Amino acid sequence: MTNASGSKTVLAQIPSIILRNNQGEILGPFELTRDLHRLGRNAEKADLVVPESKTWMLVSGCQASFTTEGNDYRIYDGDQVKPSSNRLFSNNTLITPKEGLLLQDGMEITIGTVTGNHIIITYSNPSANQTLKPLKTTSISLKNKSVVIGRDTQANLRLDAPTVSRYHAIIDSNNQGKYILTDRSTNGVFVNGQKVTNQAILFNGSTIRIGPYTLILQGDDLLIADTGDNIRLDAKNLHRVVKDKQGKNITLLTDISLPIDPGQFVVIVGGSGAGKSTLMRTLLGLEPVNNGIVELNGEDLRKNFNIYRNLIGYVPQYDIVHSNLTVKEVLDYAAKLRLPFDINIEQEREKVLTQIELKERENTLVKNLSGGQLKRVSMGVELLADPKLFFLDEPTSGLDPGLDKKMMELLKTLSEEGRTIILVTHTTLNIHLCDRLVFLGKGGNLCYFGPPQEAITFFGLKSNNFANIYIHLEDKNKVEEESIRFKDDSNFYDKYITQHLVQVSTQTNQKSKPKKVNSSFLQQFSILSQRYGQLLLRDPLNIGLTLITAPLGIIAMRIALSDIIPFNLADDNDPSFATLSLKVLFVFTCAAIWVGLASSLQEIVKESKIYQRERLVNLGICAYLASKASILGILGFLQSLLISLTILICFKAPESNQFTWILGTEITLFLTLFSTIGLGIMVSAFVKNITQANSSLPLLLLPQIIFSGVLFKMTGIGKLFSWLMISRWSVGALGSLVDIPSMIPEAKPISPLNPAPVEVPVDIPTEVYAADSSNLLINWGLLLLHSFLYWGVTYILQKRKDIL
Ligand SMILES: Nc1ncnc2c1ncn2[C@@H]1O[C@H](COP(=O)(O)OP(=O)(O)OP(=O)(O)O)[C@@H](O)[C@H]1O
Repeated sequence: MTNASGSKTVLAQIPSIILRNNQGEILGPFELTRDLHRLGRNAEKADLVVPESKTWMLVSGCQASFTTEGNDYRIYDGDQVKPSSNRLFSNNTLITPKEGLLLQDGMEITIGTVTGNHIIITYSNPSANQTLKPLKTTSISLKNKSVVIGRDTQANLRLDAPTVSRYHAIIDSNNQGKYILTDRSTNGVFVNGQKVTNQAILFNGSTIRIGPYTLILQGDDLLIADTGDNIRLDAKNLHRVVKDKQGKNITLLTDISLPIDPGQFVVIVGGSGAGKSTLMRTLLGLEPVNNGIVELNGEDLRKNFNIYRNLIGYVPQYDIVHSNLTVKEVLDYAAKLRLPFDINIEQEREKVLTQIELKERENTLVKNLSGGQLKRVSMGVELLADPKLFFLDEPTSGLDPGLDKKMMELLKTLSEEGRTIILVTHTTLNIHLCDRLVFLGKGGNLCYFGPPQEAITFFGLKSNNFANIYIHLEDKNKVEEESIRFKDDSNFYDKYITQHLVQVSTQTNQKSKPKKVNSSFLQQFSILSQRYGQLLLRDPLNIGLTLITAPLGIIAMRIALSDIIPFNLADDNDPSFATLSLKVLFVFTCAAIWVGLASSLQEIVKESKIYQRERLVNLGICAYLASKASILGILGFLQSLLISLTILICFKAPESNQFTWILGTEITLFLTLFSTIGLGIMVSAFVKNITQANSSLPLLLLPQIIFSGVLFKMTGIGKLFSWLMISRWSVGALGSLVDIPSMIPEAKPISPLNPAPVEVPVDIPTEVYAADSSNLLINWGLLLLHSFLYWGVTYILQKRKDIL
């Protein structure tokens, strides 16, 4: 960040500071002439005195101390002993009362971390040799013009980040002189912590979040207050206890506090089951806690997750990419889903491919990559959005020592570029590369936090082998002992945690949790459908088998029936003919149900991890399910078409009307398949893994057979159950089309001696198969209703999986 107005206050060769608050009010310049100066509101404690007015309340009695160092000054928090209430930060990195920070000409120091509620101290030293390079544009006047904010080079205020749209937002003034912001973006705008729905009125001091940037309206000027490059994370007293199946308490995290400065590379290590992943997911805001809070730049992460969603990258333990796509396709689809639609995909992809060093493998299918390369693809997907905070759970597991080193070096480079990196790992070979090491013991006990080199000293180990710490902390009692020893050791706990942990006293005036930005349904639907279609086509054998299974079954039935011709009654008195025809129709229905379920049962569960990650970013449930419905619907249509064609070839049409029959059969089979696909998708959303999905197949098929009403006459509760079956309505429609009732022999006298008509006993409910159009439409309508219900329940099941 740079000087407020972009210009420097020109003074004689004397260092000075000016203060600027959120309303754009300026205090100073205060000249720095003595060896020691103190800045504050209390005239007894400070010589650079800030007025006791409301707009300067963030400043403490003694806010900062300045001491000479060479030609410049060093700034310290508070009075160099006691920290100030709202602390001092340089690019969100805490300035402590003891170490302080050497100031440079043009440097900006912030009082308070809550973005949009802070005061900026700008230091000037005209005699300095080194001057910080100011940003090209830091503010823009909104007076009498329409201001376009975006990534485009033509935008009036250019914000360069992949998550910012070319023309992200426009600010105009209305006839009452108020500034109105109109959102035109893919990833949304937040004003004062609230998502903008189309338009928002801006007031003096309003904060606007666009991608990683924070802008503040000060009078008629719009100022870039934060470029978002520096995110600090403060975890305070995280404590989590859950109950096991027997109702016994298990402590997952024991009162953990961690201050993580922007750009730090933090590695979490510890024995298996120590709680590393739990801690990481808690720091990410994904896991709740019984006590404690995680703050990003002083804001509650869980409350403000929707603002930070796009700034956080997360590579979980499991892979989050489709194995049947090439590296290039994976990155392209991820970019299309996560970045604004007007982004240059090719450019972003190339940038990431270079970062993850996979350019030469871009056309390789993910399933053909090595373990290390696969992990790098997952990282690449996350790097597309240029995350400022990057979490990785065991990306080096299973890699050889060389690859582990390369991966750690890559992460180190990413952190040096300003990203805050938090990594869980088991491999201790290269942890000397990190800035902070977290050692967790069983029960989520924090046994160490500090520079990796000092861990050996803390644990009193003779060799430099970090693996010895694992052995040292094998025993649960030892873990508790060491955790207490660490808390009591001022050389470590106080130095690396207490002194750096930010406890700001200011609160934002945010009223409620910001809402999630919803991405365009049509855009996501088309990207997801394209990706899903491509994935299905990558396995042509599977598609082929899916398409021919039912026709082959029908051909087999034709062979089994030999010269029997169903649907066309030859002998008026044959009592078994209607039953036989119904059985044939039942096989058509069963074939459709079988292939419908087989095509859909795995379709959600098999990619549930990818779904979870994409949902955390911006995936819409409706777009996701619609893409499934459309592609599986097309597959279902092709299946029904092939089944109908096979029926047409293998079976003689009923005499009534051949065209109506085959068209009706096609419609019935398609509706049967589509509702079965809905049922399969619903179960796929419900089960936890592919094995469970496969095991549910018989469970789903058996009731369809038993309650279809074909094998057994449905009465009482059985009849009610049959209404819940797709098979009942499918056979009902097919039976209506071939006119089953007409195949039941009419009641006739048995002999001339006995003229009273006698019914031939055929156990078929004629009303179910009545050959009239209203019955047919009811059956079709109910098949559609089944589809709607299944897709509706699937939506609810998916929604229930939402973490935040
Ligand atoms: N929600 C939960 N309910 C009950 N137990 C849980 C829950 N979450 C985690 N655990 C248990 O807490 C312990 C810590 O789990 P976690 O996955 O965080 O450990 P870890 O250190 O990452 O292990 P590993 O290195 O083996 O991946 C494990 O014993 C796990 O089974």
